[in-house]
Amino acid sequence: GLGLAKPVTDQDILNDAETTGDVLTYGLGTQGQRFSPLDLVNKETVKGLVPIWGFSFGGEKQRGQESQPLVVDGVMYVTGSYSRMWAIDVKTGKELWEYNHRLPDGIMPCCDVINRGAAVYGDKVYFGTLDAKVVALNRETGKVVWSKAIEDYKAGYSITNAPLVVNGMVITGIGGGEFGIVGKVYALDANTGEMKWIRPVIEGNVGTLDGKPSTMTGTKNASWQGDQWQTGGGGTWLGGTYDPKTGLLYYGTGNPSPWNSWLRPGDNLYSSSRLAIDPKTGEIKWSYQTTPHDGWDFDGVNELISFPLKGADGKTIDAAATADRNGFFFVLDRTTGKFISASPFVSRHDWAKGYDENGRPIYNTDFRPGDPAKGGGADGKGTSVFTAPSFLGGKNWMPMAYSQKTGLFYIPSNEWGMDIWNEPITYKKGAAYLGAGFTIKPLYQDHIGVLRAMDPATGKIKWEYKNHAPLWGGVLTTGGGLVFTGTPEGYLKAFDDETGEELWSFNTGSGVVASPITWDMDGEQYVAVVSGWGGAVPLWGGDVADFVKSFNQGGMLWVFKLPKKA
Ligand SMILES: O=C(O)c1cc(C(=O)O)c2c(n1)C(=O)C(=O)c1cc(C(=O)O)[nH]c1-2
Ligand SMILES: [Ca+2]
Repeated sequence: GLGLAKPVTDQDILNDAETTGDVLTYGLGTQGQRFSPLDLVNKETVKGLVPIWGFSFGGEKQRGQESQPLVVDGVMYVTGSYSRMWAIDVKTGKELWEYNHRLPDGIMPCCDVINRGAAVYGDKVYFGTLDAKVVALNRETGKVVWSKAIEDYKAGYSITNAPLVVNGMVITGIGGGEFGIVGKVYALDANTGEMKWIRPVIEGNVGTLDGKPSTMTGTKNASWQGDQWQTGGGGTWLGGTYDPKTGLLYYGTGNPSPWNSWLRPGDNLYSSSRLAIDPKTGEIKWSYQTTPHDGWDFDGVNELISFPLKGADGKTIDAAATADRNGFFFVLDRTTGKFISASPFVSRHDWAKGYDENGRPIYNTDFRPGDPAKGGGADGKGTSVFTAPSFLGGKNWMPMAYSQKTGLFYIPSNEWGMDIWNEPITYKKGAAYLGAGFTIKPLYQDHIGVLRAMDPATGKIKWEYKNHAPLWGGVLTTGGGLVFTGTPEGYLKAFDDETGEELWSFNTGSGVVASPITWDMDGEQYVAVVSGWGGAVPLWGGDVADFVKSFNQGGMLWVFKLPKKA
């Protein structure tokens, strides 16, 4: 054993972005910047980076591995496909324990059996499972301390996001937007698993606080017809970030259900939005909808990252940025939610010309599928349109990074379009609730993925790196001037943060669709990433799925460092 695990405190979690010896949070800090000040591995030295050990997730469960590991006191906690978790000694790669969650037959994750990572607090480590449970394990033994089913997986609910711990509460989102669920954010007591509050994110649904009904911001179901708010979607499936300065949680919300927009007139609040939530009560403090009345599955859960925006007058604004599935990069005032700017980060955004000064999209109505005026729509005849980005988005779940060194955001983006048409559909518990058909197609022959450096002050792209396959992994940036990300072709790569020049790469043997981390220990800097091809692309990718079907599956954790000087 390791002896008594040192308890992780609320303050440790809030300091995570500055303390380089541990990685206590998903996002390397609750603000989600994915920036480490470490600079031992830098533009000069990175070419010497070598693997020091690997760890296999084993067995036949070699499916999409999207997990970001945590490192606490020399122990790594890493989750894997099929709701598994391991504790590993970081020095040696030796397994300390494995937790293998017993999953029922009927789970319904839309987009592979993935998990994005864990959270730590006190002597426990937490994660969400594909059967919609939050599980607390003892950090030292891997034994279950508490386990709580927060929703009914038979209705399509599942958890793929990494939880967040704030003020002694485990906070999580939920998925199921393809099954007509109602997205919610949940806060559980970290010690006992008791539910503190539940915040549904679809107007009309009443939340709870300490087990009693609590108020909902906004008019009851004003932006929905009839009782559609009861099956309105808005999965919070990517989880959220927390900013200690404003004291607010930031959650993205996913697609409204069903996808067929003609079946649900109105803005459909708060689907495809960003929400600021009070962690004490679960109350929504502000909202901003990136795609009102979404008709393309522009499932805007994308992470909202807090950062200081330098204004033209030299003043700094407490801002936050998000790169949406719909192809636009948004900067908001993170105290009020006020819209500051929207800039395209992909080459095509057919559905909207841009945004007006109030932050509403200026639609290109020709690109909304199923227009009844053209013979489509709710009657199910359907008119097909070709439009870009595709429903898998200008950017999907994979988190971008913000560099405190360059002031740039590094966005893993994709260039693809889709044929999309509408079909009739009625809600049935536990059945897909789309009302749309689609085929994704690449826009260019030589690349789909593009890693882009975005200047949040100007909305301009500073550099880009093109990759043949779609990019599907998270990004990490460092004080050493590096930007790390993975590719489905199997590489973990490091780029120059100012020029985009590729400085280092290593082939892990399977696609890298996870988020890399870095930390230091005994004066040395470590880098780690999980490898294992999967996620939504091979399942939903249409013509692109054909192109990537030769990629090998896997389930392997890699750890790198510079060789010790003799
Ligand atoms: O609406 C939802 O609840 C929901 C959940 C998830 C998920 O939990 O992974 C994805 C999606 N939608 C989705 O639309 C999507 O493209 C997607 C990709 C992935 C992935 O991990 O590769 N998950 C999800
Ligand atoms: Ca979705």
